[in-house]
Parts: sequence; structure tokens; C-alpha cells
Amino acid sequence: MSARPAEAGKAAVTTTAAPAPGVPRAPLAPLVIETEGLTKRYPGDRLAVDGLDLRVPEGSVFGFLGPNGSGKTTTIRMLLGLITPSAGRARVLGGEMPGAGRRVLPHVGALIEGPALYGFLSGRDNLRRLDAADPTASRADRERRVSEALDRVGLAPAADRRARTYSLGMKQRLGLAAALLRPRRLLVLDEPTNGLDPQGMREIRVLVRALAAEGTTVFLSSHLLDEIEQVCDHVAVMAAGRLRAQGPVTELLAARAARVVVTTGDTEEATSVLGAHGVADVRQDGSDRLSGEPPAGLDPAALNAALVGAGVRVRAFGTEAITLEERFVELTGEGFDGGR
Ligand SMILES: Nc1ncnc2c1ncn2[C@@H]1O[C@H](COP(=O)(O)OP(=O)(O)OP(=O)(O)O)[C@@H](O)[C@H]1O
Repeated sequence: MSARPAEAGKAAVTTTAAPAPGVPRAPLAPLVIETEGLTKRYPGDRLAVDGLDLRVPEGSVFGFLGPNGSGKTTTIRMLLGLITPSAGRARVLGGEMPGAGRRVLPHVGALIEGPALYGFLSGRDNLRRLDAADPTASRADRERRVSEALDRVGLAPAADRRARTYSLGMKQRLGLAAALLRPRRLLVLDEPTNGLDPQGMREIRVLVRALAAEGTTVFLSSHLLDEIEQVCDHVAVMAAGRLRAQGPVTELLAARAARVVVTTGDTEEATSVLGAHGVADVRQDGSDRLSGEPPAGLDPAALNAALVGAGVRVRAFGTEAITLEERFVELTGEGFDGGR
């Protein structure tokens, strides 16, 4: 028998890079989602998710990023016990899914593939109906719960309009209100801003941030890098059913050296000096601008001195941090729709 949700995941920890000697390790957050070798093979031998080891720390806003078809929805369906894995295991709030679903799922709010709403009912009546379908929700408090959930997502002014008159963003927010009818430890949102205009996207982002600030862990899938950059502190990158990287966004960027950038008219000579010092992937970005990846441990100042020493007339020299977008393209081998 696994631990109760309230105690869930206490033994599990996130793995982070080892601290420098003498630097105390930061306390590690318990995990709210942890999978091991999670795999889904659909009939016809289509491997949608392949050996996924996912670790989602409590309190994080965790971005599950990957191009369309990379296995995000399939993973979410397995996490929520909607489909059975072909292999591996998934633990959510300390409970093994799908077996622990009854105990775990009341603590998990989910929004997948758009909310199931009745267009002819008002937003408020939709929530009343959903609340009434929850056997653990007391009737006496229903009106209060429904009003609070509508307030939460900023829909109180439109609460008594029919849902079919709502914009897509309002419908998404109503779906979120449904997920928030009771307090949740974890919110799982599958592409929550899909199809929304910039205003609708902003509304969802504000809500996600507010929920995270209250301590709810938010697991959010997206194929939009922009969205992940703006709200998430942790990220996992999927491509073709496999996990390419995961961890705090800052660590993911730090794992890769900045590029050196040299501005000079002597591009040929500079290219050969850079090459001789092990700078890889040297690119000429303009008529007088070169950039490349320095080897680990190479002091940029020494490289600058070497260029000058070789007679290269250096007009500017510096390093340039890699962007999240460049890092993800590297990890997945595919471009992302930046949503810009
Ligand atoms: N029920 C199914 N039967 C067979 N193949 C499926 C099924 N559902 C998904 N797939 C396939 O599994 C792969 C992963 O799909 P999935 O929907 O999990 O990806 P995704 O990253 O969520 O993409 P999207 O954002 O487009 O939904 C795709 O190749 C998809 O065609």
C-alpha cells in the first residue's frame, strides 16, 4: 500500500547537478510526478512514448514541451490513468497509476483536449452540474464553491451567460474553473492555450502564475516555446516519444557553453585561430562577424589574446548566451513554433 497523498512522494527527490565543493546542497523538493521507463505502444506498433523517466518537483510550474506528435498527450493520459502503459510505471502524488487513481485523482485538476461543456447552459450552471457529479462534494456548499471558482478565473461577470457565447479563452477558463472546484495539489493542463488569441493566452498565464504562487504544482504541456519560457521554471523536452532533457530552465541553459563572437575584417585568419583553439561550429553571421562554440575551460580572454597575437584586427570580442530556442532545437533536432 502506498503512502497517503498528503505524505506522498516524501522519499522521492529531484536530481540536480552536484554543488561545488563546500557549497551546501539546496533542499530537494519531493516529486509529485515520477515515471520510470514509461512506455506506450499503440496498436499497429506505433511507439508513442518510449521509456520516459519524468521527475516533476512539488511547487514547480513544469513545462512539458515538444512538437506535435511527440507523445505529450499520451503521457498525460497515462499519468491520469486514462490509458494503460505498455511498460514502465507512473507515480502521481506518491500513488502508482492507474491503481491509485481513486485516491490520487481527487487531488489532481486536469484540463485535457478542451473542457467538456454544455453550450446551452450558463457558465455557472455548467459548474453546478459538474460539482453535483462529484460524490464527495457537499450540496450545502455548492453555490459558494461555484462562485469562488468563477471568481478565480475572472468569469464572474459572464457567469450567467450561455457558455456557447463565450470566446475560446473564456471556455478554457471555464474548464479551469471546473478543475478548481476543489483544492488541488496538482494541475495538469494539456496545451491550455491552444487556439487562443494573445489576450486569451495572457489570461491563462496570469492564472497559472497565481495558482503556482499559492503552492499548486502546475504541469503544462505545450508545443509553444514562448509559453514555456514565460511561465515555467522547470521543463522537460520531448521529441519522437523520447525525453531529450529535463530540469530547471536555468540549468538546461547552463549545461551548454555560451558562444564566442568576434567582429573583425580578417575573418579568414580569425577562423583558423579559432579552429586551432578548439572552437567548434564556427559560423560567419555577417561580412565581419564570426561566432563559435569554445571548448570547455577555454578562457575567452586567452582566445582574444591569441587572435590579436596572430595579427587579427579584432574590433569586438565577446560571448553570447545561447537562447532557450537554440537549446531546444539542438535537443530535439526540430524547430519550434515560437508562438511569436
Ligand atoms: N489512439 C491512438 N492510436 C494510435 N496512435 C496514436 C493514438 N494517439 C496518439 N497516437 C500517435 O502517437 C504519437 C504521439 O501522439 P500524442 O498525441 O501523444 O502527441 P502530442 O505530443 O500530444 O501531440 P499533439 O500536440 O499533436 O497532440 C503520434 O504519432 C500519434 O499519431
